[in-house]
Amino acid sequence: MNIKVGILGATGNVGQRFIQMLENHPVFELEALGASQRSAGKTYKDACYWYQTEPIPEEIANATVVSTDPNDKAYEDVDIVFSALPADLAKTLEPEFAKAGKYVFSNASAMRMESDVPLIVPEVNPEHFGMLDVQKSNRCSDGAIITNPNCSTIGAVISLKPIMDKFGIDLVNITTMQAISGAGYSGVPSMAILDNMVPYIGGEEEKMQTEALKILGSIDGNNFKNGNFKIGVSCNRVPVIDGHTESIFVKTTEEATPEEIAKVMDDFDPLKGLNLPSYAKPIVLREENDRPQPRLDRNTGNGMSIVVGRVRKDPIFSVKYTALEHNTIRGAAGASVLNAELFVQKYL
Ligand SMILES: NC(=O)C1=CN([C@@H]2O[C@H](COP(=O)(O)OP(=O)(O)OC[C@H]3O[C@@H](n4cnc5c(N)ncnc54)[C@H](OP(=O)(O)O)[C@@H]3O)[C@@H](O)[C@H]2O)C=CC1
Ligand SMILES: N[C@@H](CC(=O)OP(=O)(O)O)C(=O)O
Repeated sequence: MNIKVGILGATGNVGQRFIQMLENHPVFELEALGASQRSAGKTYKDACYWYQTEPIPEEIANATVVSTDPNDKAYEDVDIVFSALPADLAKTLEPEFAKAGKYVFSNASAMRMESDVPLIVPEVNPEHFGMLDVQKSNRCSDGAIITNPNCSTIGAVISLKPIMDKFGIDLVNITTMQAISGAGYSGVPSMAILDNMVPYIGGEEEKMQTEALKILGSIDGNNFKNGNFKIGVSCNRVPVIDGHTESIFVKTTEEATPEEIAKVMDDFDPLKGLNLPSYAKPIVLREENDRPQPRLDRNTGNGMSIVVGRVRKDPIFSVKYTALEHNTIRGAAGASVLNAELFVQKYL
């Protein structure tokens, strides 16, 4: 089965990652490259400043960029759009695409916490796709919006899920060290970040705290119900190009040794049998004392695995460990594409 798809924000940092994830995809056929009026009408290679190390796929380089108007003819045969739009635009445009009958798989933060919009990590809460019927009925639309979380939230919830399922979780405390690509190409000036770190990322701590509780929660009737634990987060920007590192402290409900925690993380592989094209083992454990590191480990599982190391006892919490995710692959475009692959296989 081939499904025609489009990208909104195709010329941006995350849009480029979408193009890479969708190149030679066995199910999704890329049909529409949407961007601003500055870019629409130009060839992709002229409209976009390509930041990736691999060249622009040939068939994309000379394709014409279109607008992000859902009535644009380019979207006529498209069933799914992947959104890498700035959040303020996503807030108005994503509902318009859903209204036009499209399934919108969004990276943007705008709709994540809406009461009828699922915020999904396929390995963690696929049952939240169940909320789509409620959303369609609330919004009288044939299409729907499905979001994936903030890049730092993803690494946290994937690593917490097997611990929660086996031992329960009471408290979580996280300190992040986030790459500059998370803020976009011109988001952090080099003068601000070289020879430096910045102990603030606007809105990030609040997003991680609320999103983690939604994802690790359940569905109660027509509502989402938050997970039953407390979480506090502290976010920092560090001079790394790609790869968010997190230092995670967990107090479990039942006692657990670091070895037991490491084992449940290593065994965690819930979608293994489905053969989803972008799926990789969700957690890859490293035994060395000095791993994971962003430069060495971010491409593990083609950038789709969370790399966990230094699982050890903590005298205040139960256990602490370090987790790393590729923020623009697993934390953004890859997360959306995997959501769509699971949706098409199991829920469409
Ligand atoms: N899941 C996650 O945690 C992550 C999410 N993100 C989110 O993904 C989104 C994109 O981020 P990023 O790729 O870094 O951003 P960029 O600034 O690199 O790209 C923005 C894209 O949106 C397009 N765009 C801008 N203005 C308009 C407009 N008025 N109308 C139509 N299109 C427009 C741009 O087109 P043009 O080139 O023509 O200007 C470009 O394609 C953001 O919402 C960001 O927060 C990002 C990283 C990780
Ligand atoms: N704020 C994240 C990236 C991002 O865009 O997150 P969100 O999609 O939640 O706005 C970072 O800077 O690393």
